[in-house]
Amino acid sequence: MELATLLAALEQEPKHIYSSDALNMHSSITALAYDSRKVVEGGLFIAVPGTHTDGQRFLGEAVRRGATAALGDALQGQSAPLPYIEVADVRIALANLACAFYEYPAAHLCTIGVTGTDGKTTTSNLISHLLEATGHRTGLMTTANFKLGGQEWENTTRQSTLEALEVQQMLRQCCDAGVTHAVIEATSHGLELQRVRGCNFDIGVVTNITHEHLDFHKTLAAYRRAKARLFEMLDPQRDKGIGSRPTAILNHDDSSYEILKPYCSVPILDYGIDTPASVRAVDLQLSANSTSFRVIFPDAECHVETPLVGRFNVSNCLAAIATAYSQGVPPADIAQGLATVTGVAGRMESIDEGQSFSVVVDYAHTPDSLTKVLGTLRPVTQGKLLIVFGSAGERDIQKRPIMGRIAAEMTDFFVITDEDPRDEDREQILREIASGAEVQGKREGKDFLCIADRRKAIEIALKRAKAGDTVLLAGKGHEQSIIIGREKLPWDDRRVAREVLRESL
Ligand SMILES: CC(=O)N[C@H]1[C@@H](OP(=O)(O)OP(=O)(O)OC[C@H]2O[C@@H](n3ccc(=O)[nH]c3=O)[C@H](O)[C@@H]2O)O[C@H](CO)[C@@H](O)[C@@H]1O[C@H](C)C(=O)N[C@@H](C)C(=O)N[C@H](CCC(=O)O)C(=O)O
Ligand SMILES: Nc1ncnc2c1ncn2[C@@H]1O[C@H](COP(=O)(O)OP(=O)(O)OP(=O)(O)O)[C@@H](O)[C@H]1O
Repeated sequence: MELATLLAALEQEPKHIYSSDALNMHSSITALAYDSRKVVEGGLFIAVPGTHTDGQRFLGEAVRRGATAALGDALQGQSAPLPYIEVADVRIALANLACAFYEYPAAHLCTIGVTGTDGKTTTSNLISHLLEATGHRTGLMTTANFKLGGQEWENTTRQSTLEALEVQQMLRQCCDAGVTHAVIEATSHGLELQRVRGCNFDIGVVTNITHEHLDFHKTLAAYRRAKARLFEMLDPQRDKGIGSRPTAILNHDDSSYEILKPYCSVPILDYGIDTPASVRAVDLQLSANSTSFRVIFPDAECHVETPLVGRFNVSNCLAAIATAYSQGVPPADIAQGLATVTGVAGRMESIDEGQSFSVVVDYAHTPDSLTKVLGTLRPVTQGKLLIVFGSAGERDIQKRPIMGRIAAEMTDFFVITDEDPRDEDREQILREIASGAEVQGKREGKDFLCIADRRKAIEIALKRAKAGDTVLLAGKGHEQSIIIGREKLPWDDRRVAREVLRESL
């Protein structure tokens, strides 16, 4: 694509162009890259500041790899070794360039953004499944997986909402594959850092807003504000000519309802279990292996049976049901679709090697999700409830003692362990979690253990379990790696649990 065409899409006048004499506006840009290691001959390098370093430090590498030009914020006291386009906001620029480079794919798709503290991945998968089951072709981008026209693969990036470049590239692939609906997990980071700019969302969905990522957003108000961006992006006048109906799907049971309502200028379709809502679940039957409930719509009813377990999954189902209903999918088809749903990898996943107790791997890593998962497991556990968990390094430190308190209040025994300590002191993280348990009167050595090595922690918990007990391995879910220092080591809670069970049986 011609450089001049790309720059016209910036929506901001370049503040300055260094070495402009060497820049040919008619040159054809072969690719965009925000990582110098991925620059190709004839490409445009977008230098983004990060938490560990700044893309501007890699202008030299961009030159060596044959970049035509670079673009970024004001240069930090260095000269530009290649033509450099200075802009006021590099993240907006990255998103706008990506939209233009991939020829505005969101204009041709019904785009659905899913946000919330917990349940985004599950709900996104449920929406995709429901739409597929009712004859639509979907694309999907979540923390756990990607889907494109019937093909599915794992998300191994350890990032939930990818950068705008990958998001727009995937949307282009969706268009080319004949996809009609694209479901995008939109995290608060993703919304704040412009990763989903240009997605032209038709539908915004929220699961809930509780306590998470205060490291990044600093206050709960700022975190909520970031989530609200998704709903501000919905436009009642948006008509892509594909029959999509702009709608905000809000959770009437959650405090986010009142927070987000003022930001919605499109029709709201709310869902709920505890409170009167347009799409409401009643007569819940929760068991250890399945869930059934009745859904009351404004003009119909249907009965739902699903293999998903836990009350929180009824809420996730309702978000997906309301989304499908808002786009005209009949309730009877919705009920049929949910009957065939399979759970998301690493969410309430049972590990069965023939042992006499239950082992469940789950991705709960926030206070709210931990509370809900333990609340789901307690009534189906005859014996003791044990948990192995931690809290990630370089992420929301305030939640650590809260997680410790929840384990103290809701389990019979727990082992605090590593969950991606990153560059932090791993023992210090464990101590911060433990402090919340100690306030509840729990004592290390008697009521709980602190064992940084996650494999050892799992071994100890599984060896301690007796018939009828449940051991929850929380926080890593589907993840295939554990980050210690700057190193990403291979890891899988499910594999480790199976290995330990096989060794000890
Ligand atoms: C904390 C954070 O937001 N990190 C993001 C950030 O990484 P970083 O700050 O470490 O980047 P950096 O290493 O300082 O590098 C800065 C820039 O220089 C570039 N670089 C770096 C090295 C090099 O040799 N050449 C080069 O060009 C990098 O590509 C980057 O663009 O910039 C990277 C590239 O844009 C992102 O991939 C990365 O997301 C990481 C993977 C991440 O974990 N982010 C988390 C916090 C996140 O976004 N989480 C949300 C929420 C999840 C949830 O709700 O649970 C998510 O959507 O995933
Ligand atoms: N609606 C919900 N409310 C509270 N907890 C939930 C809900 N749905 C799922 N959970 C719990 O949260 C964990 C993560 O679920 P899921 O991956 O769907 O959420 P997520 O919002 O995508 O998480 P992340 O932001 O880390 O990607 C699950 O393993 C489960 O323990």
